[in-house]
Amino acid sequence: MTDTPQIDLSADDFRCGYIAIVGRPNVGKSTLMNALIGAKVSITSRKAQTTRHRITGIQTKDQTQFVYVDTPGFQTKHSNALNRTLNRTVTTTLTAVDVVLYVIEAGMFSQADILVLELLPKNIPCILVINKADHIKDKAVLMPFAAQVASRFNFAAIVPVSARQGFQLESLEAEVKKLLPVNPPMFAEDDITDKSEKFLAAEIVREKVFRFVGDELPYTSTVLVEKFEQEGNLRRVFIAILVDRDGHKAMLIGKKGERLKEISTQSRQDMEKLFGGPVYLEIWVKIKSGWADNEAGLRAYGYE
Ligand SMILES: Nc1nc2c(ncn2[C@@H]2O[C@H](COP(=O)(O)OP(=O)(O)OP(=O)(O)O)[C@@H](O)[C@H]2O)c(=O)[nH]1
Repeated sequence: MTDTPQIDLSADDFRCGYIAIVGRPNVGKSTLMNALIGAKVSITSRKAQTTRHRITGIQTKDQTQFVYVDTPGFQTKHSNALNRTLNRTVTTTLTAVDVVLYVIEAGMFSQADILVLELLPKNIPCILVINKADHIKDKAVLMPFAAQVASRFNFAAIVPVSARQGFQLESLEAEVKKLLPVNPPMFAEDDITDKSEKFLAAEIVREKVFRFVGDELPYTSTVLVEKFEQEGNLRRVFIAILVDRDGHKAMLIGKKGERLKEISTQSRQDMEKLFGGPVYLEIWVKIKSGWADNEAGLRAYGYE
């Protein structure tokens, strides 16, 4: 058997595809994704945003590119929010991926898990991932538990793992790999990953800005990290959103500053999750009229 560490991106048998990680809150989805992609935690780059998915992580190894994507709707903390509209979003997202990882907690199968299970697509391979297997001392009890859950859905594979301890993650990856289509890689190995935290901070804010005011705000607006400091585990991030006009500024700030507050809060929460520590975030909206046409101005902002 040949097992070269070198990745040949042009190999004929290269596999690449989208993977969604779904499950009720608290089953360990984020922990699992972080464990699967290792240190290469990453979010979308400008290029990746042009795809129909929000990419949360990419791992390129073993002649395979695993592209993990977000599934809005499943992220909700409240199961009652899984209403019909939301279900439609979920269903659409899930039919556009190649593999779904349905995550549950070892020894626990609740109504909330069933709600998510009912949304699983029938025409796409779904893997039953039984996380937190480290909680179960007697692994023999996992078998009947797995069988009970598997009787409700036709899973392509069943893999008990411990995201926290890194137990059986290779087995899970091997199962995923088998189900991914033979495709050349969509992204260069380091296209999305290995970005600096400063870059990622700007990407997070950019994403929130577009989520909240996407269609209304012209593309000329931009997000700049003016200062990024780290002191121990704490990051202090100072960001300026540059817009062309007063009207755009008002749009971003919203009534009584509500919109900007929401953008800030959500951005900070995402950064804390991504960087694994507390974040102090300040966002200012500034008018820099004509900045995009002004070469000297661009240089000052590092856009050489
Ligand atoms: N013992 C154990 N705990 C785990 C494991 N994986 C995750 N956890 C813990 O479970 C809790 C929830 O993990 P998250 O990764 O935040 O879960 P999530 O599904 O992303 O949660 P939401 O963001 O609320 O949907 C955290 O306290 C984790 O440390 C595991 O394999 N074993």
